[in-house]
Amino acid sequence: MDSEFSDGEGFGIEVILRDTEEEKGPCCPHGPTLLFEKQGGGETQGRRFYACSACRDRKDCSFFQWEDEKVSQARLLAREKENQSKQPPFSHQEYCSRFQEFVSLPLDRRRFCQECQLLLLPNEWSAHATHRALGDDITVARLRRPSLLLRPLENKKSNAQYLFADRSCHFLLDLLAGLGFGKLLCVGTPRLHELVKIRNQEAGNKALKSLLLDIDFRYAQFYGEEEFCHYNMFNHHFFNPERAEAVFKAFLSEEGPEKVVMVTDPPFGGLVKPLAHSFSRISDAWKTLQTSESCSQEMPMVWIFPYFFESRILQCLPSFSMLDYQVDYDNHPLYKHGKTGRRQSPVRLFTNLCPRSVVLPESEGYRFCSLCERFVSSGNQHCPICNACTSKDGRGWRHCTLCNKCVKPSWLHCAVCGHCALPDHPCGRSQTGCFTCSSLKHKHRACPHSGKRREDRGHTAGRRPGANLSKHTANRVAAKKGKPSPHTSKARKVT
Ligand SMILES: C[S@@+](CC[C@H](N)C(=O)[O-])C[C@H]1O[C@@H](n2cnc3c(N)ncnc32)[C@H](O)[C@@H]1O
Ligand SMILES: [Zn+2]
Ligand SMILES: [Zn+2]
Ligand SMILES: [Zn+2]
Ligand SMILES: [Zn+2]
Ligand SMILES: [Zn+2]
Ligand SMILES: [Zn+2]
Repeated sequence: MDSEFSDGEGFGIEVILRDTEEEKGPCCPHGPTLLFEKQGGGETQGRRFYACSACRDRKDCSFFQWEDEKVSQARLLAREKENQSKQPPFSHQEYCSRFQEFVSLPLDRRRFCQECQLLLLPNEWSAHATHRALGDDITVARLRRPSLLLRPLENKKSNAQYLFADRSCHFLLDLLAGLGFGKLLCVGTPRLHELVKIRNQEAGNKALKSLLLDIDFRYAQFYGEEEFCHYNMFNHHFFNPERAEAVFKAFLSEEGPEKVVMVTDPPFGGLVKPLAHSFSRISDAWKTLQTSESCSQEMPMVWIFPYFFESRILQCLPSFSMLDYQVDYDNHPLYKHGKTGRRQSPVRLFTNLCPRSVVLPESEGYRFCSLCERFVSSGNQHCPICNACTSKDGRGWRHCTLCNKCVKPSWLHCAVCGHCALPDHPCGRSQTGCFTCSSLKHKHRACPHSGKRREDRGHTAGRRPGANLSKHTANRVAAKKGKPSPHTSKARKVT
């Protein structure tokens, strides 16, 4: 196992996942916290602590507790109060009745407060008098596109809300409908969810059902309880468990003719291991609801994430494979087509669907490789030595016989480092050895001087032999007083 991220001081932080109710961490406003363990050297080596599952920045959620810390009754009460105060201002039911009232108003009585991101009822106008508001033209058509009305969340560290370009949305919907799925479990894909409904109204399309699970509760204003659940995908937590879990289970059960597929597009800074763990729990819930013949299978899933997470995702979910399709976003400065964006998005589909069945559009330059039995980017050449179409970024990669693998076209083999790298790489420095004893002969995991070996702890997902774990994981800001805190993921420079 490799650490999921580092603390900015070169020490790794491992997430320790546990399943049972009793082992659930204490709660922050985002549900049960996750247990982390500091690896490597230093005073706090091996010490475990609880921190927020969803927020990468202490500014967004400051929860911190050592695993063995005694918490006073007064602090528990204060924490409970704080958690309550961070919940949405209205219950989902209240949001629904507000929506009914809102749509019954004439157009000139409809307002949306841009500062509070709230559909306003006339008796609330005065309280928002100094706020910027949209008015007069909040038509039914606009209410059907909440992702255009709401301001995308812009928290760079935890939750930048990058919305699919129409092209990618339509590709996904056509693909999944074409594969015979009738129900979409949209986990963190609000735009896909809204386009399902719009697509259903267009003539000739078979109606799809969709359930959105997202931490962004602003969407509760627009969708009924059967269509949206306030949910945290890093700890598989429903904020309103009694109601939402029933909705979730009813959606997953396939008693009707419709087959269900999950589509998720988590924030890119998110930790892979807890995400994979939540998706496995979704799949387990699906399995328990299936009839006998399908119960040995996994729930069909599509996880949208940058390609450089490939080894980490496949390590957690070995039945998945990465496909070449490049997902585009409307509001991402880099990952969109057009004048300002780079043409090549690094975001891909990871799926347990049969790769052969995922037909990628020829009009966008994809072709079928009969040796790999999957669709690949036109620039992705089949390497006879690797016996695979090896490019990850769509450019033609070349085989290096010394590294015995294909590498990016811009890389050259460096004799000093002993592997291929960019011509201006920090030469020699990639040989970071063990940070416990500084030896270059082994990594800290295998350090004979470290009392604690960690292979036997934490999540049980096995590492695939030879999996090449990327070190792109996140850097963390070292916390005050030696307290480690959850990481912040840095945007990876793509070369
Ligand atoms: C990168 S955006 C993906 C949006 C998607 N491309 C679309 O167009 O529908 C990430 C989404 O995940 C949601 N999200 C972020 N953190 C989450 C969490 N902890 N649990 C559930 N959803 C979360 C965000 O609100 C956002 O909708
Ligand atoms: Zn939190
Ligand atoms: Zn307001
Ligand atoms: Zn091939
Ligand atoms: Zn090769
Ligand atoms: Zn090489
Ligand atoms: Zn070098």
